[in-house]
Amino acid sequence: MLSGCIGDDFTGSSDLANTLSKQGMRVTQYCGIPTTNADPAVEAGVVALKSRSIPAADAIAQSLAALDWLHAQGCQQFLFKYCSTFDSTPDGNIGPVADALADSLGARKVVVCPAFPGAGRTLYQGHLFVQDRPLNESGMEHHPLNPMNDSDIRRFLARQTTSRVGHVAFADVRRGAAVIADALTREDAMDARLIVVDALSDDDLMAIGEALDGLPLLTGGSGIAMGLPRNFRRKGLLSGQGGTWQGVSGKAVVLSGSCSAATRDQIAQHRDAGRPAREITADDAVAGQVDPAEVAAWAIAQDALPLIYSSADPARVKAAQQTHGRDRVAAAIEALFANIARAVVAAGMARLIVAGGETSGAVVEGLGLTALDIGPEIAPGAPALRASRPTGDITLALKSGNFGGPDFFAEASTVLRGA
Ligand SMILES: Nc1ncnc2c1ncn2[C@@H]1O[C@H](COP(=O)(O)OP(=O)(O)OP(=O)(O)O)[C@@H](O)[C@H]1O
Ligand SMILES: O=C(O)[C@@H](O)C(=O)CO
Repeated sequence: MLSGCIGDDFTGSSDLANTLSKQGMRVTQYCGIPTTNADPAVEAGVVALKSRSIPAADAIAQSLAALDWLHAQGCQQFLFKYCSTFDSTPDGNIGPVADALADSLGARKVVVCPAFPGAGRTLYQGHLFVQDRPLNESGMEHHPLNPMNDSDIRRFLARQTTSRVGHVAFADVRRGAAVIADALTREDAMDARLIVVDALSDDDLMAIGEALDGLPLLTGGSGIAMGLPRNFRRKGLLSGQGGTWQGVSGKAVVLSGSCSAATRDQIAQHRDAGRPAREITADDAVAGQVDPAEVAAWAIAQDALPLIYSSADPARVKAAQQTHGRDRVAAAIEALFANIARAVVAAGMARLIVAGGETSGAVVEGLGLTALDIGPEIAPGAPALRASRPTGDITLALKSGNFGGPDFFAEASTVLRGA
């Protein structure tokens, strides 16, 4: 294994796995920290954690344990993947985890670059944009778990870290890999360890990737990985053999706990197309009034693609959180989706489309999946996945909240079936 990656949620990890796979690496996504060694054919291993919204001390402990395992697999370079909208709170977890990984590796010049231009996330003068809006006006200010109220990533990160935060601005980035490498050395000489790097396009990310060749640790969204496979290829370290992903033909279901704007549009499109949809309210989830087996029976009885969702608009989310408490309602809904996932698979569903990072983590953990093979891309940042199971393989799409076009659910259902 050459590239050792730690993702702070499950959808983000599949986004990163997709990028590395498209750039020609043989990738496996691990669900949590594996207890056995990796297949020696794997060139990039992505350990998916559910550490984005947990206490910082727990996120650090899990990330360091993942780092140990990746180290033991022989990795030469390590990548900490977080969200392209920098989802975190002033207490963490991005800064504390990046600091802990850097301490453990003795790493300096640690790049911080959430940019993902393919999904509309760009970083300019240290400020993060989603399409044409600054992060704090993009809808992310309403996120149920980590409302993002500051687009200045340098300022926001400085609240999470004891390290000095540096910056390589676009004026340097546009001049290519050698200038970027010099700028990182300049920031390092000024004692900045975490260095925010601007990026507006895939070309910028390729140049940044080239400048990062040989550095032990980098952090960012999936975009920061774009230029890395080329560094390994230049040294003749890649086999050039792709994976062996195949679709499955069983029935499909959509599970959505994501309250992001793109997911709510996808739900509206699904309903407008007259496809079956079943809403689970926060009140019913908290009261334990939903029977997963009954919901699964409803889903399996549908002819068209069924959708089971708790997704709600910001006003309803806020009301539910005020009534029940934010963590309690999230925990109840995630536990319910884990149980529904078990019930739908037991009922014979073989293709699962899951919307939302926390929701995906709950579903994958609920199903006890340990590793996922990476298949074709469904939409930018969202690949098809396949999990081996003794009782029959399943295919999955783990969609980040704000990814995918309006008809993502139907498109994913087709791709998961394969050729
Ligand atoms: N109706 C609701 N009321 C309150 N909270 C909800 C409701 N529905 C879902 N949630 C919670 O909101 C959170 C949504 O997070 P999740 O990561 O699944 O989606 P997302 O933030 O859109 O996705 P991503 O992190 O990939 O961008 C989950 O913890 C979920 O349990
Ligand atoms: O980077 C992103 O936007 C996604 O991969 C993600 O992490 C959303 O949960």
